[in-house]
Amino acid sequence: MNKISFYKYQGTGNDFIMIDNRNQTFPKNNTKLIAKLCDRKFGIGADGLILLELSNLQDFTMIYYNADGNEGSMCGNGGRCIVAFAKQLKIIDTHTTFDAVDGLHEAKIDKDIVSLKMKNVTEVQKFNTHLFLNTGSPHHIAFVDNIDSFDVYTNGKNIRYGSPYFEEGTNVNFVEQKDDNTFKVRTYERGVENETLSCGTGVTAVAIAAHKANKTDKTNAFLKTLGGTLEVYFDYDNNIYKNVFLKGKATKVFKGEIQTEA
Ligand SMILES: N[C@@H](CCC[C@H](N)C(=O)O)C(=O)O
Repeated sequence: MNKISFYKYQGTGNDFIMIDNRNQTFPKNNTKLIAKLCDRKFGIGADGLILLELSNLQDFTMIYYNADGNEGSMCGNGGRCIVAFAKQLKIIDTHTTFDAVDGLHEAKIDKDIVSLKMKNVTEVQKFNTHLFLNTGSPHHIAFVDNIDSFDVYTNGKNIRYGSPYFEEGTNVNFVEQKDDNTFKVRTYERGVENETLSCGTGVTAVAIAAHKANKTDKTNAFLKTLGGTLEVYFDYDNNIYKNVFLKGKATKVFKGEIQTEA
């Protein structure tokens, strides 16, 4: 039996198993094990699993797996949680730079509030029914009425697997504007294959899409998810969204030990 220590973190209800893998002992290619650990009935239960590893040039490297056990694209809430985890491990103090699948990220942490710099967005595609952009992960965004009663699972799943995304898929966000720069957001997440309580790259995409679609001319927005409120702010310069920050709470939930049969 092998024992692996883990921590559980959550950011606005998007929850993650967090493992310090600086010694490279975690079986990273064991997709079935990762999916089982994330399973809410047979495992610990989480929307994803995150490894903190060493980096040559930065404070650490973030490796993110979706709940289905496959390595995912960037996770904004997971990025905020790993900053809180790195602080808990005393790898960082109040500021950090780290590597992730979509490149270098900067972040600052003040108590349990983490502000995470996201990648620049140079392209936002506008269609009649929706917008599409990549904030480290791909996001389809549709503005809807009556979001509280909207069937996110069925509609999200159809869009995620439908044209033009098919197997590669996309995350799907449904949005209702509440006031000038406040939006209620519900997200169907690729790799979890269900609605989650919050998606960090998703709300980042919503804030940018709302600006691009002229729903607001503010360069900050408050995004109300089922798990709490996040803020996104950015600079808009020459059609480029830069200095994009995702800000909100990241919280440790508990510590535990996994026993594997390897
Ligand atoms: N929950 C995440 C999004 C994670 C990425 C995604 N599920 C994918 O691989 O497409 C977030 O907070 O950004």
